Amino acid sequence: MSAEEDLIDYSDEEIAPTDGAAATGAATNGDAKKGDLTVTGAGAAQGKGSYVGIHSTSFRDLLLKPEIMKAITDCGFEHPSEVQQVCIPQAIVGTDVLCQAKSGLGKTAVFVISTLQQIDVVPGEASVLVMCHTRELAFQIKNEYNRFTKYMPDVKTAVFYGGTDIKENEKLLSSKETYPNIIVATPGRLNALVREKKLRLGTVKFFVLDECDKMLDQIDMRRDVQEIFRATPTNKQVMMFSATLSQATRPICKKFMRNPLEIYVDDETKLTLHGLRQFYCKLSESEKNRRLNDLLDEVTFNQVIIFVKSTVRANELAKLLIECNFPATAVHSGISQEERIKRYQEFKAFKHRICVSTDVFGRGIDIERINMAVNYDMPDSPQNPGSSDKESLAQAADTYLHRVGRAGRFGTKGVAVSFVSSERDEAVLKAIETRFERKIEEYPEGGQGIDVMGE
Ligand SMILES: Nc1ncnc2c1ncn2[C@@H]1O[C@H](COP(=O)(O)OP(=O)(O)OP(=O)(O)O)[C@@H](O)[C@H]1O
Repeated sequence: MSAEEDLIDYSDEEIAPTDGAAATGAATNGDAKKGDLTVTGAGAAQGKGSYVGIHSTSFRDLLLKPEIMKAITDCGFEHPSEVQQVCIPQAIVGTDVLCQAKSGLGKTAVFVISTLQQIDVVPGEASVLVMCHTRELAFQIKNEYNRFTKYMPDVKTAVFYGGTDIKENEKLLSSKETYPNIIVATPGRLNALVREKKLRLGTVKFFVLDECDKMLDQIDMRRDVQEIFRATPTNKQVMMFSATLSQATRPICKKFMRNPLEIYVDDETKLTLHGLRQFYCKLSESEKNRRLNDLLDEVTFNQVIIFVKSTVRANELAKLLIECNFPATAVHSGISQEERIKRYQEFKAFKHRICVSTDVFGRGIDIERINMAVNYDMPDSPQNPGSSDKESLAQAADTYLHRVGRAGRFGTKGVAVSFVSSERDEAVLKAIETRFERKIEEYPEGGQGIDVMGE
């Protein structure tokens, strides 16, 4: 049986709606618009054109637990972002959510706040399960839960991912005192813990996939996700998020859900970030180092992330930058997990201003001070690297969108510069321009007029 055929299909089963959805009558279907977002499915407005579903313009309107409100204030969040306004009111009443929204606009807080609002803490029982595709992202999401549970001392959160000693995870799971109520994990390690019967998922009430397209498009990861999904009870809330959700991926996601609230950015031109200026430099491969040096001198930035296509190139480039007096760090899958997290933390804490990375940092990673992203190597399709068919170019454009979304987060200013050194790079650039209907300008001589400092 192929992985596609093997998908769970709720249409085959009779499942009663979750209490929350039933209680609020959230199953009203219809399409609506809210800013850049198209809202459809459960709880959306009846009739097109205006958003009349439950939504809220202030965190106070959401009637959240006081301990969550206090944490929101501590985080310095003043108003919910558009996606938060649309999703949270539905998510906190138990509706399934499939959500596409631009990078850096606060999708994480949607599921963190919604699950914490609903959680009923039972010591020794896992209630929330969040999965994502990279270890650093899992670590980051766990930290978000820590921020938001500051005033909820009974809630225990744990993070599990590969490359670390599984015995440590098992130890944590062996005692009721340390057993987590919220688990954030990458699917491989989580599956290992379930198979070894160290982790019981029979009490899970909330199932979240972040970067869901990435997790379900990659067949091996999808298998793990499905296996884990099957180990959780049928009656649970499912929420999935990404900045990119192709027409092909949406039905796959929906197979895990029941009458979800669906939020899409159907106008692809709306996916690029407002504050982000995008440029390209045409050059030969041998000119890249020189150009990068100039760029780092010319543009005043807070922190920069430089994307390359391989672990070897990441190491070499970081070494070269250090030799040229640009103190840099490198993050990729070729270094030990402990060291990876350490470097992520150091970069986040502003101990380095320059990070060279593979696509490990291409999605989800949120580092507030990054205001420049450089594609030293053009992004590629993860499934078919080097292919120039339409599908592969579209996947490369997705990778681009996620990568450059590391700069200019939450409405701040940023700049993205892409090095174009081959015909294929040109094809990718063209695919990006066409897809997002945005002309990417040539990088100006001496970086003139580029100002990414300040709000
Ligand atoms: N309402 C808010 N007010 C102020 N800042 C916020 C708000 N919501 C989220 N943020 C901040 O915005 C940043 C980006 O949020 P987040 O990482 O959740 O984005 P995302 O939508 O998941 O992006 P990506 O698609 O890149 O993963 C974070 O630093 C977060 O703390």
